[in-house]
Amino acid sequence: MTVPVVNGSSCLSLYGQNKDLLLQAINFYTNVVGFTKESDESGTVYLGSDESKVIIKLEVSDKAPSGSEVKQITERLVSLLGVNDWRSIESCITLMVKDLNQLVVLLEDSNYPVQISPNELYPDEVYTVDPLGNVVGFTVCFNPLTVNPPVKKLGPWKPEQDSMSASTSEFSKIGDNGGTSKKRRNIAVMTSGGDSPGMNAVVFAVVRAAIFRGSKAFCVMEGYEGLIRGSDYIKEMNWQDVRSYLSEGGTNIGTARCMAFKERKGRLTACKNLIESGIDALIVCGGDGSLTGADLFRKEWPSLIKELKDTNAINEEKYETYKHLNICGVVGSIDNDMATTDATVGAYSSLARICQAIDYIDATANSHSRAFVVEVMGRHCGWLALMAGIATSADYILIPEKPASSKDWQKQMCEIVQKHRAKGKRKTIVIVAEGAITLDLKPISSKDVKDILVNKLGLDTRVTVLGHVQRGGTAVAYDRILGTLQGVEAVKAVLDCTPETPSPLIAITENKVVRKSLVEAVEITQSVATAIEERNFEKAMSLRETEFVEHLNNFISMNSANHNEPTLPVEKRKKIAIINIGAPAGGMNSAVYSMATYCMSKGHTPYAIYNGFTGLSRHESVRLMDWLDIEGWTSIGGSEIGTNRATPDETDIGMIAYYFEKYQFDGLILVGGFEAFVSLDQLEKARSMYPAFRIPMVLIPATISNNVPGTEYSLGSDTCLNVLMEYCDVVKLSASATRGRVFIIEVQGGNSGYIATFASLVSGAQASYVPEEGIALGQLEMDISSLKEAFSIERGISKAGKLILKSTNASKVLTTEVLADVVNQEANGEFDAKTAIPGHVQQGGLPSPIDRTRGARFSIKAVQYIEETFDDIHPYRYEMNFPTDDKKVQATAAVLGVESSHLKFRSIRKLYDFETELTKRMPKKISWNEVRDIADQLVGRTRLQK
Ligand SMILES: Nc1ncnc2c1ncn2[C@@H]1O[C@H](COP(=O)(O)OP(=O)(O)OP(=O)(O)O)[C@@H](O)[C@H]1O
Ligand SMILES: O=P(O)(O)OC[C@H]1O[C@](O)(CO)[C@@H](O)[C@@H]1O
Ligand SMILES: [Mg+2]
Repeated sequence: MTVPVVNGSSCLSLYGQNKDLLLQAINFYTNVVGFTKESDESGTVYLGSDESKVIIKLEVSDKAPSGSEVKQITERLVSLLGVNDWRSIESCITLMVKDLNQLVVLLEDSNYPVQISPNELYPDEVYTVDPLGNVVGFTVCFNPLTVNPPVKKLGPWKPEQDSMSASTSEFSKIGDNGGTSKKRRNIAVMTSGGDSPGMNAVVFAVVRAAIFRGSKAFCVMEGYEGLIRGSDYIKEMNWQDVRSYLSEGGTNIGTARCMAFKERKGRLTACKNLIESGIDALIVCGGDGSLTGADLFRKEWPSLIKELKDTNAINEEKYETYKHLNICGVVGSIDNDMATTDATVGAYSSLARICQAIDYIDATANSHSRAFVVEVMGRHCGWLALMAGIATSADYILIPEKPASSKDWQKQMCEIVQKHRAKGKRKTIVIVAEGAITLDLKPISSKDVKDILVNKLGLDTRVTVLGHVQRGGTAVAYDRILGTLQGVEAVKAVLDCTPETPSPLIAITENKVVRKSLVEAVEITQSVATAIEERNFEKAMSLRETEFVEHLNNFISMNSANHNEPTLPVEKRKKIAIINIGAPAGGMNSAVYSMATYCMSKGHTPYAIYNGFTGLSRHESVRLMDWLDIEGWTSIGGSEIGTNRATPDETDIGMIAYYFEKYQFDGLILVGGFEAFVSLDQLEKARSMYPAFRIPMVLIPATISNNVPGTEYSLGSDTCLNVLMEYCDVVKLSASATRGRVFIIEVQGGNSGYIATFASLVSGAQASYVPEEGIALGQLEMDISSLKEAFSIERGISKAGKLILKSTNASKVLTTEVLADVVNQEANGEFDAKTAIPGHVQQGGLPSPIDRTRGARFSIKAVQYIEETFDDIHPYRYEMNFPTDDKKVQATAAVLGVESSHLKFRSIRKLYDFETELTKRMPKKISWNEVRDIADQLVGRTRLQK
């Protein structure tokens, strides 16, 4: 063999940073495959075969995939090659070849057991594990990760074309094992039970994640009904089929309540249809009923399939292939009644509709001084009624989980309503869950409630039954995120499943998407229903999520504020100061309202410090909080007590200490963003100087930027995300109508790309640029070339509007306008780019229900923390030697944050000193990197790694 002049594309290059691996590879390809070997003066080795004319160049090079690229490749390999643990793939080398087919033929002819797996999403790639166990990727592209999969691979879009399978047919002879292998599955998704906003996001994510991982995606239309009807009801889906799903309400693949599936006969037919369609993994998205059905189907599967074999409905081979049902549950329901998950997909969208309606009703109720009975959905569950009660500070709620005798609920409701009225409240809102019952399980209707309010209190009362309005409309940001992340996780789960793995249910705990056991979730859910039937309400409540019980207790406390005997003995009652710091954020008012009313119910005295530290140091802006004054604050945006960015050091910390001393505050709760974080640090440090600050101090993070260290979630970011998402939906609509247009949307968030990342996930943007990554020219070039390809393919046929989201601080040079100019120039008249800048609209108007209810929960936790830690610091209040290094004392100045699946109080000292990038005003670690990856994967964007 003569060593050729190497010019990248004419030969096959094997890069690797690991010399040993390369040596092993050289040995393998020379000794096993039979290539000849030559080296040049630089030590670069060339391998090749005269017959095949394939040349391999091996060099130790930095161009090898980076660590995260290797991870990406190997994760792909997990599904392609069925390697169970990607960490077992020590390294992956990528070979660039000119002609993939030629290489495949060569390797196949080598008579050695080289297993070749095509990548369905990237038909220009194949993978092998060579006999040495090395994973080797072959690609015709320079860098396998720079391929833009959907656009590049799909070819001209035609509505009826199954472009994914068309584009992979080239490799159908390699590695094709009929779709039944554990490595490449035929994954079907279905929606069942009542539709819920966000189900479309689940379907979108399942379809794209399945295709991305090299599997085929199918949809079962019309829920279990479609499973029983089979054939056309089980449809293969391609990448483009689900394009617009994210922003659409309901479920586009249909749902049903199917009686036939409750019968064994129906399930037997369903079993046969699944097998006939070649489905080997089923993801069911539905409520408690649907997942009970799924669990039953799982349990019965062995007997169903055996019956099919025994009756010759299927042959032995099929029996062997489909012996184990690979099923996974994703909870989609507005009711939020499934055990072991904090939220079901759709519940928060429904809650948003309810709160919006009650906000409207509030105005008319107040005008006429009327009472309104609002009936909300929830056949067996009071979650919607309870959360709406908190989010709108309703006077009374009736839910199935906490029934009372007819006499008791009537008496209690009248007492509370009367007390609220006596304090001057002009309106009354009572929320009744559809499934509300008395102790003896008799339904309580909204009319029953109205009659009591009219007859016993003489109130002018109206009833509003919200009905299906609650289930309609598009999904709120939370449900799009939850649906998407859970859909992706469900695909990963079914790909990971072995016959021994228990069927998973994809759940969320606090902020973390997790896999739980489907069987267990169904069992607990059923035992709640049984306990209610048996009138064992205590047991039913104990089986409920702890968060539900916490919310209920909070509602009861806030509701009895300032008109019942406070629950704490006099000596335990505290004076608690409340302050807002930083820019306004949704949920600030709800937080202040909740902590104040909770304080009142306990016997603490809540003080508001108006207008931040500036207000305090300049104007002694301390006011006692009055129940009637703050009534209704939960539903208001902005900050009623005023907020600004000044920290104690920037105003007059001595003066602040003076006023703290003067009012003898026992505790402080700050609600705000990064400036509040800095303020807390300053106050903690000043404790040695000023005894007035030797009190428990808690920060509740509230900022749309979500950049407070110690938490993955800040109040206000959900409100912001929803406003931005709605804005993006509208702009996308305009872009779609215009056809050839991309909007560059400028997003706030300081140096944090959180909002831009999540907004891009929920709006299906083509790309997002964030400060953490900047805008690399190479990335921009790739993104523009994707746009060019997409527009050239889609022009006139489809109506895909394109969005690019850019954080204001993503680049100093590439401003939003410059980006649009660059895109316009590159587009060369083929399409155009416009800018859209939502600006301060992103701070939000009405706070979202999530920010309202989380505001309430966090605030009450903060007050409780002050109660609990007061004794840890109080002994040092006037001590000469203040123990500045005492960890327990330090912990009394804390940030309340969400970390993964936990709510935690973290000491400001630790966070500020070790976990903060001060110059950037950012936490050192961000929690949402994976979301960026998912957002990109699901729109087919390839991101350059730094
Ligand atoms: N015990 C069961 N056995 C078999 N299938 C069931 C069972 N329970 C429910 N299903 C199936 O699931 C479908 C949906 O159930 P259901 O009507 O209870 O709604 P859901 O999934 O709980 O949703 P939601 O309550 O949010 O509307 C039923 O129509 C039936 O096909
Ligand atoms: O739309 P349908 O079938 O009448 O169902 C209404 C029921 O569905 C649910 O909304 C759940 O989706 C229940 O809360 C409600 O009782
Ligand atoms: Mg249900």
